[in-house]
Amino acid sequence: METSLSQAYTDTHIPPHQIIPLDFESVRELPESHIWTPAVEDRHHNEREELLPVPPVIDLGAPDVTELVGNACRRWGMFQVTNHGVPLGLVDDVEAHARRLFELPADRKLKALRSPSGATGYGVARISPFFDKLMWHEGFTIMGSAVDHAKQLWPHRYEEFCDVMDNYQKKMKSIAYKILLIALKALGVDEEDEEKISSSMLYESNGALQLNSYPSCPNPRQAVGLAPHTDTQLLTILHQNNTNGLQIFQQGIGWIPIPPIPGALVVNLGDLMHILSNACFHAVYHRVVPNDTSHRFTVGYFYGPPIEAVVAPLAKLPSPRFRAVTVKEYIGIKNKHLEKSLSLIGI
Ligand SMILES: C=C1C[C@]23C[C@H]1CC[C@H]2[C@@]12CCC[C@@](C)(C(=O)O1)[C@H]2[C@@H]3C(=O)O
Ligand SMILES: O=C(O)CCC(=O)C(=O)O
Ligand SMILES: [Fe+2]
Repeated sequence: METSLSQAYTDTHIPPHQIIPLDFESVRELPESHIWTPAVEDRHHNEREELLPVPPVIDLGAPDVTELVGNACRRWGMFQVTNHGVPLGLVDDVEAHARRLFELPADRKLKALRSPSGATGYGVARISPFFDKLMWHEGFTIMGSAVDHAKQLWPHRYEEFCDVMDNYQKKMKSIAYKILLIALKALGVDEEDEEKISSSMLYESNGALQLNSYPSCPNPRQAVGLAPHTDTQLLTILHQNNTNGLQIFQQGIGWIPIPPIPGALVVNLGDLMHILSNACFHAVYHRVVPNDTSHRFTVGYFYGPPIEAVVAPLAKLPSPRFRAVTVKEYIGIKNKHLEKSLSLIGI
């Protein structure tokens, strides 16, 4: 299980110089490589921000949780959850270890650089090659155990990091599964259907953990933290430290900030959920904008079926809009075509 998701990425080869993030500590101004022009409009909030509609915050223990989750998935493709059962101490530990990693000097972090055909380790975001300019961001990707890269960073003290990441992934996997079952129920999947789907893909899962760092930025209006994208897997569970930056795009409204709420986790739907739900639910288009005062850290858990599993619109939903794909095949399409991927498998 550990390596299987990373195997879906071995076909793309990215030269090492395109994987190395900027040494943010060493710069006082935006380098040309990081200036996005024209500066993206409407990125910092307009005065009408209080009037903007926002995705709901859902108490996972609420009696009408299925309806609440279903509505949020149809309307937004995103919501925040409270009462999720993940101990806050564990979330704090993960954040502290992410901070400790990114605060290492650049030459130490490069010891754990992602390899050209690899998926895990330190580096720029996977989607970077699709954009001319670089992002104000550095990431660290874990699939299964983090031990190999952690040893490169801390040859003598890697165990605590690995234990915390393992525990967090276990917790994330179980709440992601719970949320998936609620979402399926909201789609009208009953227990019998569930057995059919689950035998093929849903009880077995695959996950990845992504630590993200967005240092404070000398000229945030001309920089991009993480370029707009949808996530690929079924769903993502995101912890954000107390620093703003995440925004989602809504047709007819524009970019809407998703403020961090202490103790809450952000859930967003990815492309595979869009396919499975036959576009009843939406993969949410989102981005991160930097700021000039504080350092944003986030931890994302990406949850999906094993890479050999076939994903197709649920049989009970009328007129399928997508052809069936294996997870591996879809990741391959996305690695080549990014945003066009969903339309490429449309029927
Ligand atoms: C399991 C995943 C999900 C990945 C790829 C792989 C590990 C890292 C994830 C991210 C994290 C940052 C945004 C994104 C778009 C990226 O560039 O890397 C994500 C991507 C995806 O959702 O496709
Ligand atoms: O850091 C964030 O707020 C968003 C991260 C994200 O979109 C991702 O890791 O896919
Ligand atoms: Fe994302």
